[in-house]
Amino acid sequence: MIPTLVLVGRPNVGKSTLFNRLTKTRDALVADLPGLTRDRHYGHGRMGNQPFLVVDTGGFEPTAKDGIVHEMARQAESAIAEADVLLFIVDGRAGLTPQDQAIADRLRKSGRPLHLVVNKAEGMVRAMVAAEFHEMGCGDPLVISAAHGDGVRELVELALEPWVNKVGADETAAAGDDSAAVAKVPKVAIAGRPNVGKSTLINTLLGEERVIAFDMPGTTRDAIEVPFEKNGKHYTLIDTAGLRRKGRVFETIEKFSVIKTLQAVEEANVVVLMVDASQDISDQDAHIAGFAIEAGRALVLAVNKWDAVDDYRRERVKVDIGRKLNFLGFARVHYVSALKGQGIAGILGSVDKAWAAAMKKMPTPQLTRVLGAAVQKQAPPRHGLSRPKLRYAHQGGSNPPIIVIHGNALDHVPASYTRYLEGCFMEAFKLQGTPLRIQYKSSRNPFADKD
Ligand SMILES: Nc1nc2c(ncn2[C@@H]2O[C@H](COP(=O)(O)OP(=O)(O)OP(=O)(O)O)[C@@H](O)[C@H]2O)c(=O)[nH]1
Ligand SMILES: Nc1nc2c(ncn2[C@@H]2O[C@H](COP(=O)(O)OP(=O)(O)OP(=O)(O)O)[C@@H](O)[C@H]2O)c(=O)[nH]1
Repeated sequence: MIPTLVLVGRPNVGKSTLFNRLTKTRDALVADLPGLTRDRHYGHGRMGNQPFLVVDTGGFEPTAKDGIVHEMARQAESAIAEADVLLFIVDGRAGLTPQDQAIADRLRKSGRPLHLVVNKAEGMVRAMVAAEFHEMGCGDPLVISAAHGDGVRELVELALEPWVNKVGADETAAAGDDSAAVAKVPKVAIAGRPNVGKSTLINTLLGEERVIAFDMPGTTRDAIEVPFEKNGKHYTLIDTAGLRRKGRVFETIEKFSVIKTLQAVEEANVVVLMVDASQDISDQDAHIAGFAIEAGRALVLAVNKWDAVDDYRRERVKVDIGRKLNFLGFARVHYVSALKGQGIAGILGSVDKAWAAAMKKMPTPQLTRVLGAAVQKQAPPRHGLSRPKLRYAHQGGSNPPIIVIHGNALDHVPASYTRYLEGCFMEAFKLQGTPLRIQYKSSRNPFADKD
């Protein structure tokens, strides 16, 4: 399961600055999609081949009793409880405050692995800064500057140490899997905000079907995988909230958890994003969708409770989706009723197609041909005196498909042109259902691109 780093600290210590730094590398992979707004509190990070989640709890006031601050504290509490690693940020310039001490006590009680991070320490003597904060009893302080990036890499390495050896093993397994990829059983996550009908869909999917094996969730910290079979095809359902079998039906044993949802999305090959037709599309729907795209997951959109809405509402929902989730243009949409079992076969059909698209093999000659045709139809715009030269393309990965384009002066290809190319590749290779990543690799020779 993907590790989650949770940033905690009083207001103004630099949590957002650190959050941005930790999530920046991953963001850079996603061509900026119109309409996609990022959640400022939940993000992806990556160190080498190890992905991780970062959660910024905002200003944490453990003593607040009511109001918005209390609500934030409540959310922070649940993030703390679910953290794999807590990063407790303090301000090296302000020095130790009583509020820091109160937070430290609270964090130690959680029993989660904890690292004390002293921020804003650029230009300061590390040993001296560390000495002051040692007395907090949170172990050796890590001295960093989030604004300048000093010590951030070491911080992440230390925080992720328990996962790093495991990564090596996972990676070999993943590389080995690749050849038999399409035969592999897809992992499917059903994601969506509270009350959209996820449990109902799971029950409709699993209820009467043969569940091949089902482990009772002993430790809820690990992803629970439920293998099932439908119409002779095998799938593995990644649970987002801790499923428990109660008689013939499944029920979720935990309330909605953003972190569990995001972990399941990361773990899955295909995400079924569920929204509620009786409600307008919300920021939270858009954030979950955006997160799935950043993770590169294949995606199917299920608009649920279609039975409960009239024609007027149906039209309105379609317009709303087109407007607020327009960056999901690559995904197939199904209007369904999880409760009545209507449209469910369609969802699985699209899961199959999205998975096949996500694992598509694209040979270099074909890719290069499609690239050539695309450039011939519309050349990339000039940048200053040079025009980017796109020479050939090869496939750099699957789920999501990564297309690596080689050439010269590729640093200045605009995002709009990248989206144009994405469209060309999508169409040529029939990649509907999966996002696509394009990466550019410029040749080093500065004279090669004169034209
Ligand atoms: N000198 C210095 N300033 C920093 C550093 N990191 C953050 N800051 C500054 O500290 C201030 C607060 O940073 P934020 O990242 O907004 O802090 P925060 O903890 O997210 O604050 P809240 O959103 O109020 O919880 C900003 O003015 C930052 O520019 C650093 O490494 N060095
Ligand atoms: N009319 C109608 N109601 C539905 C449908 N699917 C689910 N519901 C109802 O919506 C409510 C929420 O359904 P759940 O399946 O519990 O939703 P959930 O997304 O699992 O909710 P959380 O566990 O809170 O995340 C229940 O009252 C369901 O009966 C549907 O297709 N049509």
